[in-house]
Amino acid sequence: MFVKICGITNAQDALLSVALGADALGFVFASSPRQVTVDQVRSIHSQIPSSVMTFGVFLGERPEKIVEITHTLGLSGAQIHGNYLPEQIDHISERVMYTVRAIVAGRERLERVKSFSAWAILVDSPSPGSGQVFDWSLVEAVPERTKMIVAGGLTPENVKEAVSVLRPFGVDVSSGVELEPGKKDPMKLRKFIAQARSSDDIDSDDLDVRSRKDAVSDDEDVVPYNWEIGR
Ligand SMILES: O=C(O)c1ccccc1NCC(=O)[C@H](O)[C@H](O)COP(=O)(O)O
Repeated sequence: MFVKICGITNAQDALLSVALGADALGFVFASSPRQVTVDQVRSIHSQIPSSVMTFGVFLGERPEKIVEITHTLGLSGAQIHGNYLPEQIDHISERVMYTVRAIVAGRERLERVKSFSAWAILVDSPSPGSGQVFDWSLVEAVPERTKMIVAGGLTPENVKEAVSVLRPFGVDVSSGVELEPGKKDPMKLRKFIAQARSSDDIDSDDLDVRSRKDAVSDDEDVVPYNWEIGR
């Protein structure tokens, strides 16, 4: 189970997340109580092992700016929120590796993801970083063979159920592991990652849902790009 901890604002939280087993960290460059600057991320990033993926998080940002920041900092990729044209996505994907974020605004919009070849899509609630859980039944509209990362109101208490029901490639959390906006809670972090990982051996045959994990391609050469659905 791929686990991404989002809304990292300081080295202490970053290093603790890594020590507890996070696969990826997210830095929010959009306007937010968790907003960070390029200089802050440069300092944090220099302390993180290269085995950990790092994503800049952008909301409606110009593709050129996303590429600039991602490259300047040497981040693994970008998590993009907002409406982008496929050619804009292509522009970014030539330079960076990033996840795709899906704003759940309806089944028909989720189905649009079919026209993009994503590294992954991040299915989230309409209001990112808000801690709101979305209607999980919408996930049924996400195409097969899509690396799906689930976000939106996940907590140490509900992440196991989310994984059991949705069978995602990964999970993403921000406010659900915070003491206050911008500061992570070590106990919640520990429990969240443990709970997410404890779901790895669930037998999907026992569940009345298709196994997205099984549907994920092992082909890591797939050209990655980032896209958001909705808005
Ligand atoms: O965190 C924010 O305030 C934020 C602002 C603008 C764009 C994205 C933002 N956060 C993204 C995330 O933290 C997560 O990827 C995701 O939305 C999950 O958040 P949460 O529901 O708080 O776990």
